[in-house]
Amino acid sequence: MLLTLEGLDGSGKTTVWEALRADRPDAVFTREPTDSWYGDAVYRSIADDDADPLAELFLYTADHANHLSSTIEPALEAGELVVSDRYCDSRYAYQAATLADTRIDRPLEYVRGIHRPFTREPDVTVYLDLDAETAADRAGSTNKFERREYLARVRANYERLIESDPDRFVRVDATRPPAEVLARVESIIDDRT
Ligand SMILES: Nc1ncnc2c1ncn2[C@@H]1O[C@H](COP(=O)(O)OP(=O)(O)OP(=O)(O)O)[C@@H](O)[C@H]1O
Ligand SMILES: Cc1cn([C@H]2C[C@H](O)[C@@H](COP(=O)(O)O)O2)c(=O)[nH]c1=O
Repeated sequence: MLLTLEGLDGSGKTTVWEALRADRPDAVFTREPTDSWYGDAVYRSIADDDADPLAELFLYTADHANHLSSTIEPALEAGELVVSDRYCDSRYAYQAATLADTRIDRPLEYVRGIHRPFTREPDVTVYLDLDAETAADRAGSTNKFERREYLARVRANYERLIESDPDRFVRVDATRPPAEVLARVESIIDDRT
């Protein structure tokens, strides 16, 4: 089973992912951007305030393609529970926001369309729901994505994704204390495995 953790920067994904990893030694824990050289290229782009948004989309997508073939698909074929901190929905929500002011029409549909022929959809996606202001405060605004106005647009894109696929997404209130958020995610996994 493939479970993904999604949400704005600062919503608590990594906090949950690390706690789950400590509790479930048999599962496979992975993340995007990955720690491969493709992921290194993505992080170079994140650090560049002037990066071309279309080029950046394809860097993230290359990292995802390699993540699928090197980690996700082999683990799923071996019957493992796979937990990924960010996955394709991050691209749909974030890159649709960065592409909004370009010549690309309907960027969310465009980014989804690029993935459709090759990606493997998650079985369940936990969405850690947090307002953009709290998210930017928690994340510390250390990169170009962690700004309140941008995160508000990303959040609106996540809402569109949830609306289009309500059976896959499970919304968790990320304003609750960390132990409560973790307990909720644990119960979602227990219900589905
Ligand atoms: N439920 C929570 N309530 C309050 N603070 C939290 C909660 N969960 C995490 N935090 C704090 O918020 C900050 C960001 O958490 P974390 O790194 O887990 O978020 P993230 O979603 O992985 O962010 P990013 O996408 O930027 O990596 C950390 O300081 C963390 O301790
Ligand atoms: C996978 C992915 C990530 N991003 C953005 C979101 C964050 O601001 C950074 C790095 O992610 P992290 O979880 O904070 O380490 O990259 C993105 O815009 N698109 C994506 O597909």
